[in-house]
Amino acid sequence: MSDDPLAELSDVARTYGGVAVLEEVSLAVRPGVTAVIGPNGSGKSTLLGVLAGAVEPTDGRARYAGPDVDRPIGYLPQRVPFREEFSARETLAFYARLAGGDPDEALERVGLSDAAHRRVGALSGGMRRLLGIAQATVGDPPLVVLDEPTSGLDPGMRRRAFRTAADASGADTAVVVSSHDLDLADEHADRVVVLDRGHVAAAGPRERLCTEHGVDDVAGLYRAVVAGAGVGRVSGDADRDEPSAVHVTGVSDR
Ligand SMILES: Nc1ncnc2c1ncn2[C@@H]1O[C@H](COP(=O)(O)OP(=O)(O)OP(=O)(O)O)[C@@H](O)[C@H]1O
Repeated sequence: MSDDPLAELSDVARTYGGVAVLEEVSLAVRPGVTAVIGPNGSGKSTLLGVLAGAVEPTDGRARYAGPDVDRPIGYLPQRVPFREEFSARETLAFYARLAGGDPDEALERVGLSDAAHRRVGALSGGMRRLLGIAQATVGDPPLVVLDEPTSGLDPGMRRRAFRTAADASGADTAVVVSSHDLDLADEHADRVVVLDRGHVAAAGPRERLCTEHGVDDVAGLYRAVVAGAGVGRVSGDADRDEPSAVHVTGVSDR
């Protein structure tokens, strides 16, 4: 596996309406699977959008550093504006015309061959998410950016979606995936980025980070580095809620 970065963020900042959502984010994305984790509102989608070129940083710079190909980056945003009346195959054929690659192979990769002729509007939420992964990976772009490919899925489907996402990485290709599934990140990620309130709280190879923080797994790492996440329920204080992991850093004008 090459260790050359496929993308780099240098001192990236992003604000919305003057509110900082990302601050001083510097990262190198290397081949393999990178999981981006963090509480709701910590900036994961914004970070992935910057990496994919869909969100313009207000400061700093994002640079694709991989091979010179027609479609360097595949991107699964949180909501994909698929056309409901297209079949799954027609949808992928459309993307394959833009990005190269074979729609049937892409359907097979995510296990949707049997649903090739179903309308997108008739797919389940899980199948739609798998179609989204197929859309992002068709043509084998060197860098694949997947924003919560497992959100809204049942446990079996989550596992399948994460594994399919991870399988898109290779010796010279990178998959960056944001997720709240810490156990799946633990199983599949070579590297982990923990975001907390728009800052990188930890980043690097998963095993090294766990060793450095004296924890067994990614969930332990999350508790160790995210402010407030490590404070557990006080014994005997059964009515006390776990501390909130939601940080509202700005009022959305979406
Ligand atoms: N287009 C936008 N306009 C205004 N505010 C935005 C916009 N996009 C994101 N934000 C704000 O930026 C903050 C970070 O959002 P982001 O979606 O990047 O976080 P996240 O970690 O992906 O959250 P979640 O886990 O809930 O998906 C939030 O407070 C959000 O309201």
